[in-house]
Amino acid sequence: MSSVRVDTWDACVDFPIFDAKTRSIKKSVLGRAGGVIGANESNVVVVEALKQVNLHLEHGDRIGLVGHNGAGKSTLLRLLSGIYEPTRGSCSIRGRVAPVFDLGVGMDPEISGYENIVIRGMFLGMSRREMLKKMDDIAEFTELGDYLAMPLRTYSTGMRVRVALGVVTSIDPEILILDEGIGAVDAEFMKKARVRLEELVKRSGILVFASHSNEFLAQLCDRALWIDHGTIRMDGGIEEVVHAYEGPDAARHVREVMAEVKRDG
Ligand SMILES: Nc1ncnc2c1ncn2[C@@H]1O[C@H](COP(=O)(O)OP(=O)(O)OP(=O)(O)O)[C@@H](O)[C@H]1O
Repeated sequence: MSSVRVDTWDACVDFPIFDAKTRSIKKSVLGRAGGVIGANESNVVVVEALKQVNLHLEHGDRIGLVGHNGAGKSTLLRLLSGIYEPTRGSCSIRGRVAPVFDLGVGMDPEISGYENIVIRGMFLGMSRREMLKKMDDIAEFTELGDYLAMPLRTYSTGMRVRVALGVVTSIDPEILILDEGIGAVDAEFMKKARVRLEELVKRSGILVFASHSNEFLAQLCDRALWIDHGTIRMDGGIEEVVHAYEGPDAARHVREVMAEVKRDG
């Protein structure tokens, strides 16, 4: 387990935009939202989503990402998952990664909940046999009963999220990469899911989590990165980073949530 690591060295991710209206983009633009728009050496318009990111994560790191819309958080998660290769610089990932971006990915509406549980688990790197072993536990967690034998297309959105959360929280990743989008279930179920999510985070070696919810960040992470126009603007404790990014009220809220988490053990 101790060899689990993620490193990036001066990693950049550019998205070339071949159909952009070049004439209306005169020079590099730094807007309030989104990454820097520039041009590459072939004069093609590019969005510089990440610029020279140096990040070194090891076993036990629980990192939350904060930052404005289009700052580069999702792009960084995809880089750390090995989904994107850096355009320049390098990235090395040692350990089994479970990227959890869109809870619906890997689900088939025409097959049953049971079958979807197996498929979704395999999508996250588990074997069929491992998933069958976990089936009773996942089925009980979802509280969907006989619905699990019905095709997924007969489920409501919240029922689908229950299936997806059941699978995600039953796997054993070494590196867990979470994007938000896990908030679509009713409050009662979310309470239950949160406990399993916390257990999952404890079992995994490294967690990287992007969220606009400071409450969630404070519950799951102990360090934060402020991503700003594709760069790491600040790296520190959650309270300190949220204070710099959002101000004293948000930081106080983080402190309260962290105290609560500590109290509840
Ligand atoms: N597939 C893509 N093609 C072109 N540009 C992209 C692509 N994905 C992201 N971008 C651009 O990269 C920049 C960073 O986007 P990213 O999705 O990483 O931001 P984010 O911090 O996750 O934002 P949000 O909080 O709004 O989800 C943005 O300017 C976005 O327009």
